Amino acid sequence: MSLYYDAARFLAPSEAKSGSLKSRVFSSKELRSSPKQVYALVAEASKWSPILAEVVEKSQLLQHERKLTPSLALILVHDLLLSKSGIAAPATHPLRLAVTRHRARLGAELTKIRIRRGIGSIDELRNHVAKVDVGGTEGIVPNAASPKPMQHPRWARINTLKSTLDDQLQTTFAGFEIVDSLEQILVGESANKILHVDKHVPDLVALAPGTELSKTAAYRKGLIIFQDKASCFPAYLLDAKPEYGTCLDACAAPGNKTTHLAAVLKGSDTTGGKPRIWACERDKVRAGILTAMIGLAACQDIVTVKAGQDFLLLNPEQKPWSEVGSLLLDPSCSGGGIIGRDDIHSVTLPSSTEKGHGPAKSRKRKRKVQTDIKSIADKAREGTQEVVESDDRGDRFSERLRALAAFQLRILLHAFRFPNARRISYSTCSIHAEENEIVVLATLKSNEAKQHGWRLLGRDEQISGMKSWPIRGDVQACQAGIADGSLGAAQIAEACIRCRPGTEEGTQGFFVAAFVRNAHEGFTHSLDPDVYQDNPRNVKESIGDSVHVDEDEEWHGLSDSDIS
Ligand SMILES: C[S@@+](CC[C@H](N)C(=O)[O-])C[C@H]1O[C@@H](n2cnc3c(N)ncnc32)[C@H](O)[C@@H]1O
Repeated sequence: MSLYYDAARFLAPSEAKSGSLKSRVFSSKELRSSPKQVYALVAEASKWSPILAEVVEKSQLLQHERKLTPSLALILVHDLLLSKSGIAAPATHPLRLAVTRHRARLGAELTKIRIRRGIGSIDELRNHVAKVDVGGTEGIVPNAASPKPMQHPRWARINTLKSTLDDQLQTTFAGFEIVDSLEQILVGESANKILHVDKHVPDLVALAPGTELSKTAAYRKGLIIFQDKASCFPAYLLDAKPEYGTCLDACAAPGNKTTHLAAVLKGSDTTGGKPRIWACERDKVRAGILTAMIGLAACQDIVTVKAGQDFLLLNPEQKPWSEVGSLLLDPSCSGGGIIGRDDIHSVTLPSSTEKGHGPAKSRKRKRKVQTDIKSIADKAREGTQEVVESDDRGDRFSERLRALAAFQLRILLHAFRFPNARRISYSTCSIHAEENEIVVLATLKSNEAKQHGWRLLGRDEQISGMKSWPIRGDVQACQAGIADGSLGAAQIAEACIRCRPGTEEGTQGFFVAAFVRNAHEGFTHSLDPDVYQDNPRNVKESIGDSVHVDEDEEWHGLSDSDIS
């Protein structure tokens, strides 16, 4: 059984995976089973993960078996349905029983997926997934809409503080063929010299995954920056302008979004004023990387790093924070959408929230989501510190998600208190609704949102590339969080932006939403200055006093006027 626990650890989302899977497995001192076996199982299960994640979600295995985590479920279901020797555990072992008692349902879901893809037999499906190995080692996954294996492109953002797209097309990418569709990159040879100019985010290009640019002068001098497309959404969606006031990146290291924000801000400056960004980073070591990145991207005249600064301890009422007009919030998250960057294939983990199946189950889900909203708000009120690492066993994964969501909610509610702020973007690289739509719903329901006039930025109001981005929020999660119906939920889901990992969009898993506060709706509130004495206890108490969630389970949701 230790094999499954050992293997699950390497599939579990974690923010700071470094080194290849092979080196991480073989150098691990904590393994109780053979590293060779663990490596083989993780590599194989990760290849199957987009399919198995769907099987696990559709069968609602995680809702029935509370002791299973998403990664443990993925590995066990892999062996149950696909390994010739089945699950390597005694027939009565609780972990084995937790999946074998759902064998029929799990098998049926796998068959449905196969038939939907027009694949005749399980062996054909095996061949199809095996093809995933062709063409490289980075993030290649099969896709529901297309039987061809997909690659994860290499995205490069042109740093417009130092260069322009045209300059780069004529120099660094002079020998590249420009292709019209992203698909040509996704299914082409991994080393092809082809380039696609992105249709959503300005100054971003997609390249074949095997494109080697790290030795080019453009990369070394910071003229191009490797940044996944999804990770460019927050600064672009925030659409900050120098005339709104200064910008604050609350959780900034290593600095991809900070440097992007600097480029966007500088590009939008029509007044010749001096755009300014405060980049806050609690971890001093990571703040060092942030400073280096800012130097390389040549935005040290725009960005001031606050190294070792906890965003939650800033007093919004005091200068210079009282002058902040736009905030970019990209707090720590479970990282459940991150595409493998090494020899591990893109891992898609099943979501632990229920998908609606008929009215009874959707009522159950509604209750669960409302309980989640209440519980993360309670945790935020208690001032729970984020739980960053866990070994992803037992119920700890969902506990960790709840703790992270509470921390993310605190970050958002703190941002709402900046008296002159008018725009906020909130993002995570997680695919879990608990950290995304559910946090947004809890935020909208807070006293802070109502008191200070914050609302979601509707899809129609978003900057063009974000308005036209087709993947929106999880409407079921929004519906479940709003007791009285679908209209408000649909609008909230439309305002939210999601990216799916390992699909034809070529992105990692990601979530972003923006909040706005119209001038006539706010800028008049005042906080008790005694509350903010750079003292964690005071901050905790202040949040405790102000986050309000109805105790009553029958929450009747947001009215349209709350969100429009
Ligand atoms: C998801 S990462 C940010 C990634 C970054 N935005 C980028 O694009 O490169 C979250 C960062 O927030 C930092 N962080 C977490 N809590 C914080 C807090 N309360 N105040 C400031 N920084 C915090 C973490 O140390 C971590 O570096």
